[in-house]
Amino acid sequence: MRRWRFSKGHGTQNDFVVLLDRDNTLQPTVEDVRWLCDRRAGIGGDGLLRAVLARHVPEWDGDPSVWFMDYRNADGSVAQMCGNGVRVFVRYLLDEGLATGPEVPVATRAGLRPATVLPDGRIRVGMGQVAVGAGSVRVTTADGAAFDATPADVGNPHAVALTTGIEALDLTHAPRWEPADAFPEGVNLEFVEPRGERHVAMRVFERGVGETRSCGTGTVAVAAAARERLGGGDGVWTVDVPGGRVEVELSGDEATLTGPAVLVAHGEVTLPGH
Ligand SMILES: N[C@@H](CCC[C@H](N)C(=O)O)C(=O)O
Repeated sequence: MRRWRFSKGHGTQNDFVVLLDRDNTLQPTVEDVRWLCDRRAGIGGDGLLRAVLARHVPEWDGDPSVWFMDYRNADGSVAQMCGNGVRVFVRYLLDEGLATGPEVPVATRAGLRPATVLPDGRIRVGMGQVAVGAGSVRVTTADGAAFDATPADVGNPHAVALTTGIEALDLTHAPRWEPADAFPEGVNLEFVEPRGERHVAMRVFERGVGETRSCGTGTVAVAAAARERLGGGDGVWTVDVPGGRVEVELSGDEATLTGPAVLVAHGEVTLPGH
């Protein structure tokens, strides 16, 4: 019988199950992740965050004393980065006494992400480089609405469609994109509308999850693509998501992401035998 301690938290309602696995011994399977993230049969979440000491992660070749965030989507797939997840991860490390703030560096598959707890409780994360691609892909939602979307890379892949009337879009099923081979490893799709100067609103259909209430890397992709397409320049961009609001600061090709992170539950879970 496998009985694991877990926490549950969210950042702008992008929610995660958090596991402590200091020595990298739990080895959750794809089925384990799917079950933990299942909102009816399991605990429920858009993804899983597993906290492993970096010295026990063979693929990490940086500072071995930091914590590594192993991120999995709700369907069990591995992703390079999760912007909302990093904030929840930092909150978890601090609450559990596993790190001391206000500065907390986090190892991820996209590299080291420095985080800072601000006096107002929000967490700011250095998101590294954001690269907006040339050209566009054609994205079609389940209701037949079609958009030109700009590719953007935040360590993980995104495509950003600037439009209006995002509330009406049908994101209950996965949108399609053309050319079909544009994103061989899948993509996170953001639908964005302008709200004011350096202020946009977005909805997102996440790779490996479906529509979520927020996506941190997505907000960075959106701010960078909007800067390129709408102007507005460097500085703080406000991004409204269904689950709240975050701030993305752009400075050239570097970005920081600031937003809330809360833990809502702690417990123990017995995994079904798969
Ligand atoms: N919600 C996350 C992104 C999670 C990974 C994404 N679904 C992917 O597969 O790349 C965020 O807050 O950035």
